[in-house]
Amino acid sequence: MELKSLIEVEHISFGYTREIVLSDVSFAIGEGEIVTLLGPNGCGKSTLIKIMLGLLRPANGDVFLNGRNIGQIGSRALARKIAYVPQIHRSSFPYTVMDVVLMGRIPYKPFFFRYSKTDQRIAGDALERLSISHLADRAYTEISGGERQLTLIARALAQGAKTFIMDEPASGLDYGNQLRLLDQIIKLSREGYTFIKSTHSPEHALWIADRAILIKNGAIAADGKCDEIISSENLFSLYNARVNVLKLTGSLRVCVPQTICGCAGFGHSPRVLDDSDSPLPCAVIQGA
Ligand SMILES: Nc1ncnc2c1ncn2[C@@H]1O[C@H](COP(=O)(O)OP(=O)(O)OP(=O)(O)O)[C@@H](O)[C@H]1O
Repeated sequence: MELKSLIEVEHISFGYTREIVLSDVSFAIGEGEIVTLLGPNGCGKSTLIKIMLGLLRPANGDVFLNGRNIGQIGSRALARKIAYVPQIHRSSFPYTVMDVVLMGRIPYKPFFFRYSKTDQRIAGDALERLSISHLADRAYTEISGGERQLTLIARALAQGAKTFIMDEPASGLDYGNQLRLLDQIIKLSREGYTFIKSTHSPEHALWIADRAILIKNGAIAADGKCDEIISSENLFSLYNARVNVLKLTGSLRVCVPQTICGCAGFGHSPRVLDDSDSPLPCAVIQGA
């Protein structure tokens, strides 16, 4: 089924200086999609995200939200449509976690305002959804990087926008919180939310995303279904790392390095496990 285009990125080129960072980048995102941007450090993911949010102006090209050029949408109106979870966020003022989450309600407020009971309830629900209600009264400057990341995701939820653009949202989260975040993304996507997120974990894309856009040297190297384009060849081309993409029973895929420190990795020769493989309790491997 053809998805209705929500965001269209058309022929974007950009450079901070004369050096080109993004070159003729085009794609469209459908409503309800989970799209992952993958690519090596410095390839231009954050820059592309900032252009999609209207925070940077491209040298060439345009970004459209529901057919309207985002340059013509006011920041408050845009914030009701798109929530941004940045890669790193510091605050020098010791707002409480609850204050930071309540800031998500500002796009709905007049110039002078007080938060209403409804705002408090929405912010409280967002904290609860991310399992961080216990942090509500803590100073944002005095919680861990991972807790700050969860707070920003709660703020994005409180913002009420149905599209999330997230720059490496799992970075800094412990393993359990990474999995809970992926779980939340899936649940929200089933409720009609759209996600565009960058990550350095191809597995996170394989586990939850519908689609991946691979970026190399500021240009799109591949764009398609994760199962089809997150392959050994493409990962080698992106990261110069030899990795096998293995399919476990069911549809789950995992990435396994071919070698670690010169030792042959498990993924070197995919095969069906037998009893002698007991240290690897991970079911039947079918080969990618
Ligand atoms: N404010 C800036 N001024 C000048 N150059 C910048 C600026 N921000 C980023 N760059 C450069 O633009 C290029 C793309 O950076 P960007 O942050 O978009 O990459 P990225 O793919 O998000 O990287 P990472 O995965 O490491 O976060 C890099 O070469 C970077 O050094």
